Amino acid sequence: MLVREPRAQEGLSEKLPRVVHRLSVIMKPQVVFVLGGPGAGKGTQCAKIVENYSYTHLSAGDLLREERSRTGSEFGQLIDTYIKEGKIVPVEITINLLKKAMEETMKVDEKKFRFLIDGFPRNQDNLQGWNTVMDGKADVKFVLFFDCSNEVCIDRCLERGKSSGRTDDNRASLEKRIQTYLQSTRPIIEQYEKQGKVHKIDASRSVDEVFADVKNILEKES
Ligand SMILES: Nc1ncnc2c1ncn2[C@@H]1O[C@H](COP(=O)(O)OP(=O)(O)OP(=O)(O)O)[C@@H](O)[C@H]1O
Ligand SMILES: O=c1ccn([C@@H]2O[C@H](COP(=O)(O)O)[C@@H](O)[C@H]2O)c(=O)[nH]1
Repeated sequence: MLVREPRAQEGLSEKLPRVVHRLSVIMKPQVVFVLGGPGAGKGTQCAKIVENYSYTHLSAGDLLREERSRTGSEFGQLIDTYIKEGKIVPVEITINLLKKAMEETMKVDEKKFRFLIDGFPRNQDNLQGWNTVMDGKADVKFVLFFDCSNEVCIDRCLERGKSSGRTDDNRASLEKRIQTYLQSTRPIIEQYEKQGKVHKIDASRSVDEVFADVKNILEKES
């Protein structure tokens, strides 16, 4: 038989701090960063994760594209230029969009505290911005790294470019995006690797084969 006598006699003032503490632990955003080259399949795999697990997908690129087309945005022109040039937008802009999206998600449903943050952090500036703004406010659990060759990345984006309408799915932008990825994003992945936080997945295979690995990782991590 369970004996819970001391707690049964507790008043609200004794219970409350424990309840508040539990809630704040439960509700602290749990983050998985999703990284890899352009066209590696990050968005595709995130969509499949959302179908099967309780995660909210936030693509930093999608948030920037939305901000670019928002009427009255003071950053529209800047974002447009950076995206076409395959350059990384200053973190002050991106982190505010991410933070707002996370807060809004949790405001609508407090149980939605697991996030896949796709395509971020992409460079040292991004990482520093995240650490400054989100330190203590969110836990980065691990990184899903979708690894595939530059050629596969470029071919997939060019194919996607036939219908995506994206201004950066063309060969000129892609050459720059790949350079940015190799020079700025790979070092970030390496930093997380040193912390033992990276799950590297061979993303050159079929969507289902890649997802089978993703599922194994998520089952082990949960
Ligand atoms: N495993 C795969 N095999 C073949 N094609 C794939 C695979 N995964 C994704 N694709 C296709 O490749 C293109 C790029 O995929 P996706 O948009 O998921 O990549 P991404 O990593 O999110 O790209 P970006 O960083 O440029 O936004 C899409 O047209 C998608 O349908
Ligand atoms: O954190 C980020 C994410 C994206 N960008 C810019 O957007 C494009 C497209 O990003 P995708 O993830 O491929 O959708 C990227 O090349 C950058 O120019 C960014 O600056 N910061």
